[in-house]
Amino acid sequence: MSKQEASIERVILVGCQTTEDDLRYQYSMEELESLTETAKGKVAAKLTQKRERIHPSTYIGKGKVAELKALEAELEAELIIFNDELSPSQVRNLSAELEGRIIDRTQLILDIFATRARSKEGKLQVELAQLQYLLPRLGGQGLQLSRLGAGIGTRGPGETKLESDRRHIRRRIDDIKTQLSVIVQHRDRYRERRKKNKAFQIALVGYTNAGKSTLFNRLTEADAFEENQLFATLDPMTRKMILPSGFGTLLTDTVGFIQDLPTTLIAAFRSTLEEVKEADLILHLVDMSNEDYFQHEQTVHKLLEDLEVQQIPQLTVYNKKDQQHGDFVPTAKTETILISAFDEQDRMRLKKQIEQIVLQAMEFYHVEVPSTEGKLLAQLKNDTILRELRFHEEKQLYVCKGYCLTDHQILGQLYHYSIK
Ligand SMILES: Nc1nc2c(ncn2[C@@H]2O[C@H](COP(=O)(O)OP(=O)(O)OP(=O)(O)O)[C@@H](O)[C@H]2O)c(=O)[nH]1
Ligand SMILES: [Mg+2]
Repeated sequence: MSKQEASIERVILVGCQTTEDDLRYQYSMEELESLTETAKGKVAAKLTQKRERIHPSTYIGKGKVAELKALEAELEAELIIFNDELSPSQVRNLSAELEGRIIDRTQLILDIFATRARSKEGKLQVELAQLQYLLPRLGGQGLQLSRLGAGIGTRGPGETKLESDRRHIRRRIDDIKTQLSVIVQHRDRYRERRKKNKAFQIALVGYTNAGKSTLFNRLTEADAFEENQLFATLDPMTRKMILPSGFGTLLTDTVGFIQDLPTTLIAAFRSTLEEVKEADLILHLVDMSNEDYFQHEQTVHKLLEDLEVQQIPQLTVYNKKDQQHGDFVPTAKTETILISAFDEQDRMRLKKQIEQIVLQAMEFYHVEVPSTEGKLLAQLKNDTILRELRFHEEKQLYVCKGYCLTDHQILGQLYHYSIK
């Protein structure tokens, strides 16, 4: 990390409220503050203007720009972050008035993603999104490239610095797309293999900071990156989760959602979110202690709708119940459960509830298997929920009762030995 990156920038946040709902706008500004802190910036002041619509040339009105200018000088702020995506001309006009660097909400989120990406795919996806954001803003005097030095909003994933040359950017975009398509093909093959083996797949989704990775780690004893920061997880991670009966499922942790996620980023992360489409069950984690949790829930629903996964069974998991203030009434239309990811008993209850849902995707079997069928017996133990296993001395057979996923390949063999 360079010296400049390590130093903390003083930031002024600027919002333009175009709705009547003051509280909602306050939450939105608070979220921008959390995002800024996640990017290691220090918020020195927040400035909001209520307007009928965003000012087309300066985002906020002229008088407010003057106020911002004075505030900037007084607080010696180096960076000004706007709560909406700015047009190239807005950036140009504001830059003419203000001293500090100017970035918008989208650039801030892209910057956080850039510092968080771990896998090759994640890094490529973020770089692609950054370049696609930058491209239409280059040329003319759209972007003040001279000010593109270092700090929040300028960081790229991996070692390469964000390039400013248009032709070079176009080439790089093509290059990244090619590389990504190779990775996606690779993953498709892996996914098909997983499908053939008919594992029960569960995807963990939710708003950023809901506690997905915390729960994931504790349910799978893995260690995904968990932190009180927004977008701690960018790369999907899949691990085995054993249910109380001993039945093994696959659990996938995913990237967190957020309101007004830049469209370039949604597109870039689409392939990652495809994992959700393959799931047999979606666990939607909600931080119920967040005052704006309902809006978070709606944001996630909207994205799930876009992914067209409504037909997949869902369990809404209200998390952080240890921090609950006042009464809580679940609003989800799906099955729900209230937990704290830190509480072992809660996690056990959750696993039991998941197991009930898994059982709904299974069918009961009662078979007599010859003791010579060692491989099949082993499969029954590993791939199904085996409720009873008894050796019948006279018949020299194993009597087995249990539940098997309705689309599992061993069902065919089981019919062969089944007792009606
Ligand atoms: N009090 C409380 N805190 C929790 C609970 N579960 C998670 N947290 C905290 O919430 C913060 C966010 O947790 P993460 O697991 O990183 O959240 P995430 O949903 O994976 O976040 P992203 O990867 O950013 O989308 C961490 O500080 C956790 O310690 C809980 O049940 N109770
Ligand atoms: Mg996470």
